[in-house]
Amino acid sequence: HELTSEKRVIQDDALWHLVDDNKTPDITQLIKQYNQSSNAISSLLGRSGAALAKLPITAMQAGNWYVMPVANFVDQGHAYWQDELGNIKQLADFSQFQQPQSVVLMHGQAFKLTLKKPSTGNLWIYIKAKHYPTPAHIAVVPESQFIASSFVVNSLSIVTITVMLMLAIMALILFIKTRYKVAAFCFGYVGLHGLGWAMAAGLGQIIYPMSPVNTSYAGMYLFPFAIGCASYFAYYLFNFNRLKPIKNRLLVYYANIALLLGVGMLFLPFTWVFYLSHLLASIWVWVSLFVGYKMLSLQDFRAKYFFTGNLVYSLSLVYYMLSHFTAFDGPSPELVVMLALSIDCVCIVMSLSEWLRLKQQEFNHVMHQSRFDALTGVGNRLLLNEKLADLQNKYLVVFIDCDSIKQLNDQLGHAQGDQFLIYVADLMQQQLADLGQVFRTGGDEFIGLCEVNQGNDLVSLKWNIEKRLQEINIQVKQRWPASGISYGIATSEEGKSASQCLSIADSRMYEVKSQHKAQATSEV
Ligand SMILES: Nc1nc2c(ncn2[C@@H]2O[C@H](COP(=O)(O)OP(=O)(O)OP(=O)(O)O)[C@@H](O)[C@H]2O)c(=O)[nH]1
Repeated sequence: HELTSEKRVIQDDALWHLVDDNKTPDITQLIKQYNQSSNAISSLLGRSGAALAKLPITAMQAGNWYVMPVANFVDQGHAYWQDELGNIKQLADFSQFQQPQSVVLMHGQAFKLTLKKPSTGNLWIYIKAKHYPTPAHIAVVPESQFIASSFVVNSLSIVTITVMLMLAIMALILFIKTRYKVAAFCFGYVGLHGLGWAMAAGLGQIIYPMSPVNTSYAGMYLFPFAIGCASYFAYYLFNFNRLKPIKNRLLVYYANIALLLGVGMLFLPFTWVFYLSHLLASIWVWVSLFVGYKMLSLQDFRAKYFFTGNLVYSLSLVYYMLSHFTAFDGPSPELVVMLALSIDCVCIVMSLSEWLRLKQQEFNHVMHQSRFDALTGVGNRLLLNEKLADLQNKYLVVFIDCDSIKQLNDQLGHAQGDQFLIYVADLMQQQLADLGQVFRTGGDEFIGLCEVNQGNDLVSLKWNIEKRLQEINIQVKQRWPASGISYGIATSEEGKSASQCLSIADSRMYEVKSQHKAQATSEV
């Protein structure tokens, strides 16, 4: 392999010799043993264990290159240089438990190859892993290219992981504040994916190089729990928990299977873990797209985010699988999936915010329904009680009862009686708008509540209100001459409490009503 100023990728076909990995290897011995051997296996893909590769290298000029054994998971990695004379010296130890030689995320463990003069020799690479999920190829990159590409890969990895973890923290805060399960599962969905990818990308090794276990495997173990949370999240997002039919529990069954498998996987060999996690993910892709599509067709407003996010993620998985089966040689498949996943996480948190918006709307609706009268739109007794409890200044209350509505109902019909009540309520709201508020407390009973403010005192307020009530009475009588309103006013200075004021106003209203009745009888 001639090293030039171009990147060189040495495919894993017929590159690796599987070697005995039971004991700590003496690699110099291994190198001597395999120096003449030509029985390399076709590929490391899907295997596990230790393997040795011999790369005959020629460099026409001196230079610095970075060698990247791309194998996704590496427990042990050693590189040796054998010069033309057959002398062997160790070049690098890029094992998982070593301080990384260079910070490259996304399984990009790399070491530097410095050739001080034009050289020919053999580069020997020994790797050991629990599973090789990709064709374990070796890339040799000139230093300048390596620096540029590791800057891009590291930056994108850090940004996407940060986005996912920040979104997870947002969801956690929402859960702490609201106690809604959907927010808790959103936290699990986004957070476990973010954490899993951070580990898979090698961040665990960089942050905690002394870890007794290889943290890059951790992502695969976290994955089933992330899928379990995702499935529960969809279940609560679309409020399937409120619907009865059994099929709506499918998401719960899937979530529980994923969570159980997650626990079971802790006791399985890593190859199993790898395949089971990918199986769960493949099924989840279809489940999520199906649920998203179904909800979209039902015009559920949350579905557009859920569906879009999962579609982007699914497409990235197709890209990932195509590049893994080497049918299509796309660059950085893991990075593409991680970028897509961070977009998915943004969409997921947006669908959560839509869910919370709906909850807020429902809450506002219930609040309104419980405090406002459906017929007239004015406040009801519950709202009146709340306002009475909140009073700070002097105030007055007006007790209003409509006259002869029974008769109006009997003669003109109930609908006309309703119109009458609506008309009276509207008039009172208009007339008292700048002074206070009106409440419907019974069939044809209303209460007005006016608080003294900087612009008026109790006397002027009472005078003002009386004038306006008379005006209301005149206007009502213009449309329904046999009806009208009777009212009584009481101020906070007349009673010790609001209820005492109300009963004073009530009895004053009855006096007025009696007069109205007497007047009506004499007119007859
Ligand atoms: N159309 C209509 N009538 C109602 C409504 N709520 C209560 N009423 C009627 O209002 C009347 C209230 O009773 P009263 O206060 O004794 O009736 P009234 O004819 O106004 O008698 P006075 O108050 O003594 O003048 C009842 O006949 C109820 O049917 C309503 O929402 N719509």
